[in-house]
Amino acid sequence: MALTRERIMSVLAEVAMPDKGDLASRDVVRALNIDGGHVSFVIEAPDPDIASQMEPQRRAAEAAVSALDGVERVTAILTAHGGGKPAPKQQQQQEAPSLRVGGHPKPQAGPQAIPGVDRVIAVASGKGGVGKSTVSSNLAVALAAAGRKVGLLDADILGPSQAHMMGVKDKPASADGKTLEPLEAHGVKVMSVGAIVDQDQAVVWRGPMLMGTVQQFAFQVNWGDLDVLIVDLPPGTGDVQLTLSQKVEMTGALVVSTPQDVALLDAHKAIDMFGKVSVPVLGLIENMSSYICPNCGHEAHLFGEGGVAREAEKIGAPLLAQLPLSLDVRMAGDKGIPVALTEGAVGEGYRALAADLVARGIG
Ligand SMILES: Nc1ncnc2c1ncn2[C@@H]1O[C@H](COP(=O)(O)OP(=O)(O)OP(=O)(O)O)[C@@H](O)[C@H]1O
Repeated sequence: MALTRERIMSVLAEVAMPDKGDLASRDVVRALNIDGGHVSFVIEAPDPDIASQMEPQRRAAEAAVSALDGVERVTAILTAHGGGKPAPKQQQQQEAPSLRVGGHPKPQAGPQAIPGVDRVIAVASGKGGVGKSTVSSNLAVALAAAGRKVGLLDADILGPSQAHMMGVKDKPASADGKTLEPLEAHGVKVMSVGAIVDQDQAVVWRGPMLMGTVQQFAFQVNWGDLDVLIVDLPPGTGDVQLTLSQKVEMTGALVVSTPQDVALLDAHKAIDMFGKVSVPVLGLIENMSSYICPNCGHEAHLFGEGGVAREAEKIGAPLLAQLPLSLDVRMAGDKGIPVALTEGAVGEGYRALAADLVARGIG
């Protein structure tokens, strides 16, 4: 019999909660993932007090699911919802985050500053795959290497890549049951759904859950004192972009585009959207500008030439960088060590971009 969510929930219905009901009927099972024979899920206790009594239930849940045909490994993590006393230490030394990641957004008046954070810079693109996440991670590490206090918020909830690109392996913890501690990599504080949900699992959430998560990542993460928080936006002009601009006081946006016409058309839409929500576009970044042959040194403009500069001129914003297409960029990203941390001309491009932003007072 195939291993399905229904079969797993049916055995979890046999595990009683300490107060009343069972794990299924009380709707406390979250983020249930089936990855071949590996099953993982989160048990979210209604409050830290109940969570402190639920280690036997967590173990019983693991045992019950392990007994199902086809299951090789089970990971059940206990978390608590709401305030009160802190929950007990989890397995892997992890405190229970009470955040219901993927929850509904809290009502909030207008855009608010994130306490302790001087500047919030969104990195956007109209089209997917143009290198917005690559630029975000490299810019973040280059700014940190230049001595700035930097955070990186991965607002690409459905396609999170920052945990991977920054080489973050741990899961975020919560010391007080109310706020999440950001993870730290290469001197940058990082928060990404990719660090919470298994990286090979699709996040299938509706709009309100995405917006709730973005708000939580902005206001319920202990960012501490930061000079700059870089926000890696999803591509396009959707709900997340709108929510962020309505809820978070943003310093401005950097728009990434390749020189290709279609990417530029989409970049134009992103620029237009920022105009409508009154977020200044601080500059454009051309990625995959040209390819320099590592053997003969010939420079080829694979995706066209000059388009991003023309767009920048049209909107009266600076063209901040022209970053080359380079195998090193992709390989460094895949290793979790952004290329900006390495010697050489490609890394230097990102370091120069960071220095320029600092000089302009936006980095
Ligand atoms: N300058 C570059 N040279 C070579 N490869 C690059 C460059 N920039 C990005 N890439 C690679 O292109 C792929 C897409 O990049 P990235 O994820 O940064 O794009 P994105 O715009 O954030 O995409 P998405 O919209 O899917 O979030 C990645 O594999 C990345 O390593």
